[in-house]
Amino acid sequence: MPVARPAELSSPLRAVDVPAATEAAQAFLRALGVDTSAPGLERTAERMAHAYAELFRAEPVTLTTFPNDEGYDEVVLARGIPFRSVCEHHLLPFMGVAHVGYLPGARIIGLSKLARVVEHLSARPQVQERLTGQVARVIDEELQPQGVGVVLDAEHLCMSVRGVRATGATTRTSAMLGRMRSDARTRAEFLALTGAGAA
Ligand SMILES: Nc1nc2c(ncn2[C@@H]2O[C@H](COP(=O)(O)OP(=O)(O)OP(=O)(O)O)[C@@H](O)[C@H]2O)c(=O)[nH]1
Ligand SMILES: [Zn+2]
Repeated sequence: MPVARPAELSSPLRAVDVPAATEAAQAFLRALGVDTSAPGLERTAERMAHAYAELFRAEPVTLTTFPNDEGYDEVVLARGIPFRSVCEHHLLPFMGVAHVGYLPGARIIGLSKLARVVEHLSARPQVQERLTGQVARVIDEELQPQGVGVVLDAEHLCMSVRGVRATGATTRTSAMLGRMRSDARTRAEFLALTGAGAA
């Protein structure tokens, strides 16, 4: 039976207007003192518009699930999923890896879908904490497993190339739902499998 799609899988962004974004980027660059007619920069504003449009382009995702016929009752973990998103404060990228796991109930999910959820929810202005929670909630709603665990480890360019310039510093966030949250053994097993260490 089809399950209602979680609201979070609908992108909050409106359609991209590339000409308007290009014009705005042109004005933005000029205001920053950049000569946009200099050789090599004539098309920079347009490239900026396309680059951000690409960062915000969310591919539709359908979370295919299958009956758990084997009765598999251990943690399933997709580890080291590379992702990139954009911080909503500075519109600079943050990127790293996601570890997404669940403890199956009646159904299992196509493994690629765990990475697709991360990719989909990354394609909007984000903060890492919200992205982490959204990934966990979408999988929980769609699959209704016994538990979900998500760990994100990311470098924020707004923190490494500007501002405090803490180059190499990474931020780790986690979201645990169901038995991954309430059952210490399951939680510890999940964290051990991710390599994120004990809780
Ligand atoms: N919690 C959280 N903070 C973030 C994330 N991405 C960026 N930030 C932070 O958002 C904060 C915005 O702080 P502000 O003081 O308004 O901005 P700012 O003057 O540019 O701050 P600095 O980066 O310290 O120079 C900064 O501390 C960023 O490091 C995120 O995903 N989660
Ligand atoms: Zn930022």
